[in-house]
Amino acid sequence: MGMTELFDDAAPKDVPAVTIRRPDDWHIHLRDGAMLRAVAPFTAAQFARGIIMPNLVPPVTTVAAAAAYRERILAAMPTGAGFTPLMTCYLTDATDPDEIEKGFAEKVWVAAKLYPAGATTNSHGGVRDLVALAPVLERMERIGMPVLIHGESTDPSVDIFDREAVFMEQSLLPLLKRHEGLKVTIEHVTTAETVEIVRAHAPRVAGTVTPHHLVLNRTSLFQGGLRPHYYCLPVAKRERHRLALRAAVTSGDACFFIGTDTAPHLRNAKEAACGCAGVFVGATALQTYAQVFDEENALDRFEAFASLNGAAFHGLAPNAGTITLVRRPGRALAAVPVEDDEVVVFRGEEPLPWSIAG
Ligand SMILES: NC(=O)N[C@@H](CC(=O)O)C(=O)O
Ligand SMILES: [Zn+2]
Ligand SMILES: [Zn+2]
Repeated sequence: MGMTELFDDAAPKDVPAVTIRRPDDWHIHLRDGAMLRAVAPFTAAQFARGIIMPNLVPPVTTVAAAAAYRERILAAMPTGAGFTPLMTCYLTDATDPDEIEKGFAEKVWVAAKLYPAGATTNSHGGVRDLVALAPVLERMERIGMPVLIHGESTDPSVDIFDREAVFMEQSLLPLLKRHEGLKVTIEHVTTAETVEIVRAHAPRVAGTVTPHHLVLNRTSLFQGGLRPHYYCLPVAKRERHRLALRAAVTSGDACFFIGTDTAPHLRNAKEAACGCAGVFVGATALQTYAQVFDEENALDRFEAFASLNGAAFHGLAPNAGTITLVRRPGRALAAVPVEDDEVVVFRGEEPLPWSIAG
């Protein structure tokens, strides 16, 4: 896999290791252009398939745009990467149900992404009126196409740490009631209450959990000073929520699976007076997840979360081939150069207890 430098190649043979089917990442931002070319190899080194987010500028709203973006992604992958990008459509107030169905039937996209307008990075073109989206969601329900939701309230008067909870109560639960057969992924779950909502509506509802939300809480954002590289949306919550997320992913429950939300931004845009939201976890995701499962004594459940549950939810077979992670200290890299700037790697400066073997 080559992306992690091992400190000690002569580690004893009995070093703890876990071998799993090649995993999938159900939530990836690969961006475009120079950024795409810079970050794509990291995702391909960790994952066999992945759902590609459509929040480009302009967003991916048509079958033609998604097909063209898929080609640019494949062209940016290293030779022999064997990575399959699974595309998505960005929903807006103007989305045509026929276009949705066409892209799904032609196997250009596998799901649609619902950003409440203004909730996060490049979401201003998203959906303003969830009730008015009914014809689109009804069509998706009929054809078995999942909707992937960034679940945060966009009401500026709602406290930022409550935006997920408010969205779930005011928007998500009524939506689930209006569309009783619709498949829904609640992406980047950050609260204990959302974990329970996912469970209560499984198996047609699933939840993804990022590596960073398993190791950071809201205090981490201010540890010794302001940490712009830990800032993402939804923002990390209190410690009790982090512990609930760790319990959820290691429970073995089929409704939870990987969605790293790897979201690269240039250092200049992160370390700014108004720094943008998103953490680049593409190079250290599996190492971080493996560490969490090890710390929770749940390595036997790692494969379900990483490689089986998401595929089953999306009606796909698990990948062929395996990947092995070892409890051997390693280090990723501090940053990835992109033109005259760089992207800071999550945990890139730290020694990581787990490494990808290879
Ligand atoms: N997670 C983030 O903080 N940012 C993501 C968008 C998103 O997934 O909300 C991005 O595109 O940068
Ligand atoms: Zn999001
Ligand atoms: Zn995202």
